[in-house]
Amino acid sequence: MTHDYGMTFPRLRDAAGTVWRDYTHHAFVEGLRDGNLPREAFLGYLVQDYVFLIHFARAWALAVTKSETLEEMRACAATVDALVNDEIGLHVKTCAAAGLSEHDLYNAEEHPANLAYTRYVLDAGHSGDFLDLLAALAPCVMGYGEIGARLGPVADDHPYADWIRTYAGADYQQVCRDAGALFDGAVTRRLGDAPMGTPGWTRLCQRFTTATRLEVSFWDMGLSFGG
Ligand SMILES: Cc1ncc(C[n+]2csc(CCO)c2C)c(N)n1
Repeated sequence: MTHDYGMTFPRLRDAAGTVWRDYTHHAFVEGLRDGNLPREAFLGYLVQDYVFLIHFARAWALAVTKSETLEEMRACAATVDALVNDEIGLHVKTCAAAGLSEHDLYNAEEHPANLAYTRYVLDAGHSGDFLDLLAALAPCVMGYGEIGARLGPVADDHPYADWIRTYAGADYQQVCRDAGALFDGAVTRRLGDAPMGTPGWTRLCQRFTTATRLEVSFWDMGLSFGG
């Protein structure tokens, strides 16, 4: 499947092997698709995901400081803005309808799977460079893009219509194409026109694959809230 998310992403996805499908076709995702995902699983996931987005915003802010060009800075700063001012709104709205305040969300105790994933990404950035960080961020951005494109469009009465439409929509698909272009440009700048086979490339593949495994664990965590 290709959605024009650039050249780098499909190469890393193919290098990740079966774990990519484990992530994008996880039982939690299939439950979202057919509407049979228990509501408690979805809400438990959303509460954790609220905290996840806060740490992801921190990781994109770290990418601002690791940027080497103004163009990279602008793209990463725009993502921080979108995360803290827009994306998180879906979580707040859906949880408010279930009686959870934003205070509850902000103070939710992080599940170990959540903690492992976000701190792994932050450490990829702290211990590495801009590319290490982007490789750890990419499965999140592109994976939800692929999932959204596969699950949408949906009928108004679908129980998870809001969630699916967020990621299936034209705006989010454009975010993925922009992220793909950012990633391609960053790779060319640092690893050249033939990045595959360079030592830096092997490291990117490892970062990407590990972050993808952590996405699988995040869905597992979501199902565990289903009772
Ligand atoms: C576990 C988990 N993985 C991915 C996303 C999707 N997502 C997280 S941040 C962001 C914007 C750019 O980084 C997007 C699309 C999520 N919400 N939760």
